[in-house]
Parts: sequence; C-alpha cells; structure tokens
Amino acid sequence: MNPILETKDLTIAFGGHVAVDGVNFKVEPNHFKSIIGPNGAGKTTFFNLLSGQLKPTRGQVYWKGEDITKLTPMKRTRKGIGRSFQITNVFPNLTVLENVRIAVQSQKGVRYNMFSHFLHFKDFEVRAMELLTTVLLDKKADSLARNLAHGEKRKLEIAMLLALETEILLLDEPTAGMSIEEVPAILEVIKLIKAQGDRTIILIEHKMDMILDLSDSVTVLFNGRLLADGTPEEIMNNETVQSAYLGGLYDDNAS
Ligand SMILES: Nc1ncnc2c1ncn2[C@@H]1O[C@H](COP(=O)(O)OP(=O)(O)OP(=O)(O)O)[C@@H](O)[C@H]1O
Repeated sequence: MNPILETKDLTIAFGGHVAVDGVNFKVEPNHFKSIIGPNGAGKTTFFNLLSGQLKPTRGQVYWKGEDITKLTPMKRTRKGIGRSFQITNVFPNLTVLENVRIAVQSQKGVRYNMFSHFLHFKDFEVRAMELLTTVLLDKKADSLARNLAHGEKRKLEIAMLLALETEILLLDEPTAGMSIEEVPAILEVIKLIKAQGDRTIILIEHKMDMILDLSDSVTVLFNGRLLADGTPEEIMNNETVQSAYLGGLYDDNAS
C-alpha cells in the first residue's frame, strides 16, 4: 500500500545541534504508529516538521506522494494532517461545547464555504456534541473550559482535533501531566477513535503499556535518528533499542 505520509532524509539543525537527523519514515493509511525515544530524542521536533510548524534544514515531507515540505501548517491541515490543539488554543471563558462548536464551524468554513449558509448553527452544535461523546466529555458540555481538570482539557483538545476531520491525527503525549486515574479515560478515547478505523494515527508516548496496547508499529528515535521501526514485539526484542534505552524503555514514570 502507498504511504499516506512519508519523509525522506528529514533533517533540522538548531545552530550546531541536529535535532532530527536524516529520518526516512513512512506510515500507511489507517495505520496506528507510535513514536518512542528518550527525552530529547527529537520526537516533538519531528512532529513539528510533519505539521509544518518547523521547516527542515534538509529533506522532504510527502503527503500521498505530493511534496508538501514548503506548505504552511494551515495548508497541511486542509490536506488532512491534524495536530492536536494545545491547551493554549482553548478559549477558557467559553464552555466545552462552544469550544468544539467553533472548531467544527472553522472546519466547515474552510471546506464548504460556498454552502455555509445552508448549514444551521444547530448542526454544528449537534456535531460538537457527538464529538464530546466520542471523547467521553459530553457530561461537561456546559462547563467553562477553564474549570476542567487537566485530563479533561486533554480530551477537549482531542475533540477539537477530531472536529477538523483530518485523515491523520498527530497526538503528542496526550497523557502528559495526567494523574494515574486520568490515564485510562484517555486510553479509552484513543481506542474508540482507533476502533472507528478511518484515521491514521501517529502517537508520541512514553507509556510502554499504552504503546503495546495500541500500536500496529513503532518507530524509535534516538539522538534525532531513526534507530528502529517494526511491530511492537520486534521493537521490544530489538537489542539496539534495549541498549539505547539502558532499561529506561520500560520506565512508565518517564515524563
Ligand atoms: N526551537 C529549538 N531551538 C533549539 N533547540 C531545540 C528547539 N526545539 C528543540 N530543540 C532541541 O532539540 C532536541 C530534541 O527536542 P524534542 O523536544 O524534539 O525532543 P523529544 O524527543 O520530543 O523530547 P521529550 O520526550 O522530552 O518531549 C532537544 O535537544 C531540544 O533541546
């Protein structure tokens, strides 16, 4: 199958420091790929290169075979690459439902501008409610976003990402900063999205139990380089990966 997203020799240097170094990466449609690697391995920088927040020093990003290396983040989102909203993009003084409704509206505005007058405000709200149900946040629809617990804010970000209806979801450590009790709910949400079967998901995570549970394949970054790529079992048994981590791979408490 042809890859939906691919990188060739993708490289970025900050001053003298090469944060992502010659990465050749591929992901097929509707695949669940996780990216792991120690702190500072270049995972978030790699996501920034995929989503267009950063431009590479060298190399290319391809979307369904088309070179999109020079496209802005907005144009990449329109093509189908969705990056999770950061908490800073959430309007704190609006309700949870209003935040998602605005994300739904912005997506419709982008894609169906000509027909927008046919779409009723209520339709946006119905869709927003469906998304809140998907992320298990429907009971908080009327709460102000600023009053949500950290884990609930991450679920709101995922609902807003889903509202963009992109083919690919880039999820950067959705459980970061969460309490142990909050993690299962996010895992449940990601499983629900995966079960719908119509999205390609790329997940950066440190929690190995989550990686093993969800992933079709795993890519390991180390010092900016792609160290290994394979099924979760292959990665777990890969000696180079094990020695690179020096045991840290199985540390659930890594940030
Ligand atoms: N804008 C920047 N300017 C300078 N250096 C940067 C910049 N962004 C990232 N780096 C450096 O690039 C390297 C990779 O950082 P990155 O955040 O991508 O790692 P990571 O694998 O996501 O780490 P973590 O697991 O801790 O989130 C680090 O050494 C970081 O300090």
